[in-house]
Amino acid sequence: MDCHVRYAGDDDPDKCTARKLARFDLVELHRSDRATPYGVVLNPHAEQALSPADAADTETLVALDCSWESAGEARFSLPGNHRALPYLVAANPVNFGKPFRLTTVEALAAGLVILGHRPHAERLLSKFTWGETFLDLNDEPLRRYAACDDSADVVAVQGEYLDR
Ligand SMILES: C[S@@+](CC[C@H](N)C(=O)[O-])C[C@H]1O[C@@H](n2cnc3c(N)ncnc32)[C@H](O)[C@@H]1O
Repeated sequence: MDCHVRYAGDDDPDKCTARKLARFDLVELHRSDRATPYGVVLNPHAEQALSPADAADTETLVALDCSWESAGEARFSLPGNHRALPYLVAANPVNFGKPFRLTTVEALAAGLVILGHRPHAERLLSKFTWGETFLDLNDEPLRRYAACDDSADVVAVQGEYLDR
């Protein structure tokens, strides 16, 4: 699966996980919506949850790297199939333990696992000291989401974690 990032460039460049991935040729950065390939766009505001069914439609996974302060709904103007990630918790030092607030690398890795590409997710996360922790913290939900048929199934599984 190809991983792409629409790079807004408004976040601290030293902490930016997308820039680090790009340095290792693990993602391609794009500086405009037009230049960003069409695919599944990871968007926390999307109505539909990502599920394994999305793997049938695309080989392209896209994240938007911008600061959380500017990550409002209007910012996600990229063309593509927009999907929200289900309940998962962050392992990055800035938002450790917070649900849904994932860095770009965590979001791409979660997307890859759900779409059936776990080894690819592990390659991305291996560049971060806390990368393995992300998979450990979310081991059970990630395995359950990856075994779902469709978005409705994913939402049902997510409900069990939200109710806890
Ligand atoms: C807001 S940026 C923050 C990036 C941060 N500056 C970094 O260095 O990684 C994180 C991006 O990851 C994706 N993302 C994060 N959490 C998500 C979620 N719960 N659902 C869908 N996508 C998510 C989105 O593309 C989002 O724009």
